[in-house]
Amino acid sequence: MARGPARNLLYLYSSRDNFTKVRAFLFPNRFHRADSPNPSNSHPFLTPDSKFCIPPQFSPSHFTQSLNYRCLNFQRHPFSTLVENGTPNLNSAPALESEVTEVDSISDIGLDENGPGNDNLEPEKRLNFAQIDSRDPVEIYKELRDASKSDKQSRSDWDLLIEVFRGFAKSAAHKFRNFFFKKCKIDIVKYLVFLGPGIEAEKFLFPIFVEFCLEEFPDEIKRFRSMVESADLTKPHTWFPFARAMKRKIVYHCGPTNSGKTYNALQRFMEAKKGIYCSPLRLLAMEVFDKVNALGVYCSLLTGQEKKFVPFSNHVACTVEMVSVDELYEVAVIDEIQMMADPSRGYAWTRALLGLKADEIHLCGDPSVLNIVRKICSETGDELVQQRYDRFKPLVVEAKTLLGDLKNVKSGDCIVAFSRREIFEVKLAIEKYTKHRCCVIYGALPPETRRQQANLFNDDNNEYDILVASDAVGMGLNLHIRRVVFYSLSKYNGDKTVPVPASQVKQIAGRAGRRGSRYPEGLTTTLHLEDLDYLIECLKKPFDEVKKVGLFPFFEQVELFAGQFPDVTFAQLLEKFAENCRLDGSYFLCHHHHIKKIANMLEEVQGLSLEDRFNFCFAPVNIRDPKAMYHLLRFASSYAHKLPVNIAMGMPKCTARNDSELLDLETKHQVLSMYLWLSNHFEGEKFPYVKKVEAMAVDIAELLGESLTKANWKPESRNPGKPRQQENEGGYERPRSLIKLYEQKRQEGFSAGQKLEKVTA
Ligand SMILES: Nc1ncnc2c1ncn2[C@@H]1O[C@H](COP(=O)(O)OP(=O)(O)OP(=O)(O)O)[C@@H](O)[C@H]1O
Ligand SMILES: [Mg+2]
Repeated sequence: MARGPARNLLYLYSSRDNFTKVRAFLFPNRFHRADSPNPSNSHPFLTPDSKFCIPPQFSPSHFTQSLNYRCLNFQRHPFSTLVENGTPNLNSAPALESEVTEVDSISDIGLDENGPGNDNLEPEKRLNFAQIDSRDPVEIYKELRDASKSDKQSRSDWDLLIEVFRGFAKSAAHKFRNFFFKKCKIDIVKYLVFLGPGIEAEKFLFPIFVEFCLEEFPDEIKRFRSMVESADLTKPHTWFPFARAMKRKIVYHCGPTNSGKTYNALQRFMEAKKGIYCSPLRLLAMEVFDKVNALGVYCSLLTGQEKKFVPFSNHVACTVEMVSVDELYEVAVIDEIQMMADPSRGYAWTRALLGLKADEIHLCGDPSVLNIVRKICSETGDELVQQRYDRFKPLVVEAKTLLGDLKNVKSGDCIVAFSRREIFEVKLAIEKYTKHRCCVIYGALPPETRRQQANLFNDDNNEYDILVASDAVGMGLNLHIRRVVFYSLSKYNGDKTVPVPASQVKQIAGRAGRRGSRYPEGLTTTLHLEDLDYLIECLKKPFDEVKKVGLFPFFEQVELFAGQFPDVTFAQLLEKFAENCRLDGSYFLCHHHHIKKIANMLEEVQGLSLEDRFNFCFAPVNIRDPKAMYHLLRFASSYAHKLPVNIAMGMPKCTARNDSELLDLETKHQVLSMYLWLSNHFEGEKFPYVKKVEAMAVDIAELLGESLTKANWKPESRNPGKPRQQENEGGYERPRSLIKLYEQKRQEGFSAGQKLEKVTA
């Protein structure tokens, strides 16, 4: 037998919860097995029973400091007794000296499924403790509580007991440990020592610990329980018991843009005795409202801003946020169902799908949410039927591109740009350097104006044969586009400039060659040759499967939660809700940055109930437009002071003569639209100027339409801080390809998350 040098070896006994971290610290690159390294070299090693053997140059403090643990257990064993033929033999190692650092703060617990367990305890020995194993935890707890002090234990039992508790420990458990140590009886200690650290001991201790906690922390537990319960967003399908009581049939119309999904769903809607159509946009709800009424099916319109009740109607076209989950329908249509995954608005689609009381629900959309809808249907018990669609007309990529020159536009082109500024730059350039005239469509325009511009473009009997638009053309409008040309394929997302996601590129490009237009096929290309590869890549890419869809609490859920936090602001309350809410794996909590921003602004308004605040926060307002925000604050103040909310806004006399007047018209319309929205979401009599505001909104939408047809000025920005494209007084400057620069920078090791403004011209 080889005798080692006469010195003690330091062993580190890691508890189960620390084990993985300690191991990672000691063996950052590889896992050392007990029998491989020699303990005399500078490497620590892991023993067969999960102790770590520490080389002499390390001290306990080294570990406790580096790992930020003060709960590690070190023991020294004589080296000589452990090494036989150069291999450590720990089984024969008696403890010579014990060095136990006091447990103070205990790191996060969590049962490591892979950690050392002791499932194979000898059954005959276990029998000796049968009466303890089966004892009622409540009884054990009471016995502990009533005992004056603990029985005397041997040092080695005591050490192992510490180890048992280390595996069990958590902040409240520290208190429990002290309580237990003070009061425990010898038989229980013996039993725990027998079990050793591991799952068995935890199973035994946990119910006693729970009893202890219930008695020791009753208020905290109550508070925590109700907080967790009130922020519980798990099992959202159970929120709609009436819909669950129905046998619903879900028909998923699945296919690309321009394939007849909505058309077919609307056929069923019109045949039904009672139906509802849920739209992603006001504009589309209006289109369906007009179309269905024109076909002789009486249909009402319901959006946040308008309620048009058509006498004798059993059908309604609404925006998805306005859908009623109380009414009973024969057929419901939820359009653009993939919007369930929208980070901000997804909750409205989820609510419609889960809550609609309809015998038949028709979902129209791309395949990205098909699997998650299938999963939801298996939870709700609804039958799911799928109908596949293909494009009516092929979509062809034009490889030539516009070669960076807008002079190459042709009649029927739709140039897609991703900012208002770019849209006007393109319009200006095209009208200056070619004989074409441009219509424009972007998100900040009222639906009526967008429609007017679409009609102008679709009408062959005028000179407006080019459309310049933002991604707002991706949904809804029936446009006779021959070719979709991407001016760029990157967009500012409110924080940084990023490539446009493939699904969006597909949806926009797919607008070309609509059925009903005179073009036999749809064409798509880019302004720059350098962007073409990205366009092709996007079109080829299959739809990413959505794994989670949006949820947002109802007011009642927020109200219940608010009971736990009487002294926090509404914005803080939302923050706390987001931190504490529980969600199932298929759902995410929708972004509420917009809501919090409004909540913070309204904080200074006294006299609003929680429900008022909640409702005001959903008002449609551009949070980046200070004028619009000012009006919202004013409306909320009047409402809180129980004063009639007036519009107090002058009407412009004529069309816009420059971009700042156009921006002003846009803002004015948004404020009017907000007033109408509020009048529909609060008591109507508090908003007595609805008729006047409706008339003003119609006039402004018309002025906007007229202004746009004349517009030939350089665009201004609502946000002067935002980076501008380089301007060239001499004429049209060929814009640079951001996608190309983005790719270049990425290849140079630039992180995709970094702001692209840095690389813009
Ligand atoms: N069977 C049909 N008969 C006549 N016109 C049809 C028919 N199917 C679809 N259309 C028309 O074709 C166009 C595209 O159809 P639809 O809007 O239903 O497509 P979609 O797949 O919903 O596309 P997206 O929602 O992406 O715009 C519409 O103008 C629609 O009225
Ligand atoms: Mg559709």
